Amino acid sequence: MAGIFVYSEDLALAGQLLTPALDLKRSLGQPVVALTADAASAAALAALGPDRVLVLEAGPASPEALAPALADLLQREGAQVVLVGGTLRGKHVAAHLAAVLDAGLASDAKALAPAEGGLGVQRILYGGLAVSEEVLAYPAVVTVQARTFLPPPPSAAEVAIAPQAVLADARVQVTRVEQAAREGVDIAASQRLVAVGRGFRTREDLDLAAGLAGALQADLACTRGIAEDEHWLPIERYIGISGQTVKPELYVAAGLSGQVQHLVGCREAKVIVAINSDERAPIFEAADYGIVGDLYQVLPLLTAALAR
Ligand SMILES: Cc1cc2nc3c(=O)[nH]c(=O)nc-3n(C[C@H](O)[C@H](O)[C@H](O)COP(=O)(O)OP(=O)(O)OC[C@H]3O[C@@H](n4cnc5c(N)ncnc54)[C@H](O)[C@@H]3O)c2cc1C
Repeated sequence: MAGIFVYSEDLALAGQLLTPALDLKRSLGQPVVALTADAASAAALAALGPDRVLVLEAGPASPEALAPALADLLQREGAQVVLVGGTLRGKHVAAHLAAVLDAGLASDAKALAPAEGGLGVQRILYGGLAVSEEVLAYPAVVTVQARTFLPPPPSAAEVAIAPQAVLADARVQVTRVEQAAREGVDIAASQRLVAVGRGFRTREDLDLAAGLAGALQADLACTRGIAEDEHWLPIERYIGISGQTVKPELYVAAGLSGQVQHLVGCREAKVIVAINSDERAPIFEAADYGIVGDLYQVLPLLTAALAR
């Protein structure tokens, strides 16, 4: 018994985890097993090519309450690699699994491959300033953030979906689930973003950025200060180490300095365009195109040019 197991309470992320899992299967020759606590997601996961899908039947349990049962199951199955979606809850679960399995844990992996002595993992450190290469002895537990990998292409292979009775930790009970109120746009899914920073002097001035976003068919995003301190944009619009991670085709950064805590959330944008009046602003180091200038002049000109 052995296997490469993937688990996330987020269905999209669980699908993405199957990409490195299937890669590892090719080199380790072990089956890939997707775990889900949501019977409705099982078919979607099965269509992405794992060897098995196990539906954890534990009633309405939180991921954290499932962790002990999950650890028990993985131990019985002889899991060699456990990939867990790197959400906040996923990281709680991963830490628990690693402790029970007496396994090494690497968080926020960007790349995985078998190495001498175990599983080689590359991960980003210090908000993106360094890449760490580590080797975890098997069994290894690894968390992977959303959108690090694309999901694998659909597979037509017949996949066994089996129920798996597990006992959730009875000390934690889900009594009610309520969707967090969101204001509509999921910037993590946006292909074009115009991000604003403290270079804007008033809330009303954000109209300049909204105008450019309209011309580009982009959504508005921001730095932490704009959302948390000024409250000019909702909290879910801020990008960075403590905010959202985005991977759009185009990221226009206007009046933001590009400190590492911000950049870590947007550095994987395909094209970054920076507009800043300070030619030494760090955002220019990350940018593909830079305009050194006053945003109050540059944004209306850009918007007008795009509207032509
Ligand atoms: C633990 C920790 C976590 C953090 N997490 C995050 C995070 O997740 N996300 C995040 O964004 N930040 C985060 N921060 C804050 C981060 O360090 C920076 O302070 C923040 O990103 C800077 O925001 P800003 O670029 O809007 O402002 P500033 O750094 O003040 O930059 C404003 C920029 O606007 C330019 N500017 C001014 N006027 C104009 C003009 N008229 N035209 C053009 N340009 C102009 C200036 O030259 C300057 O570069 C975190 C900090 C800490 C300590």
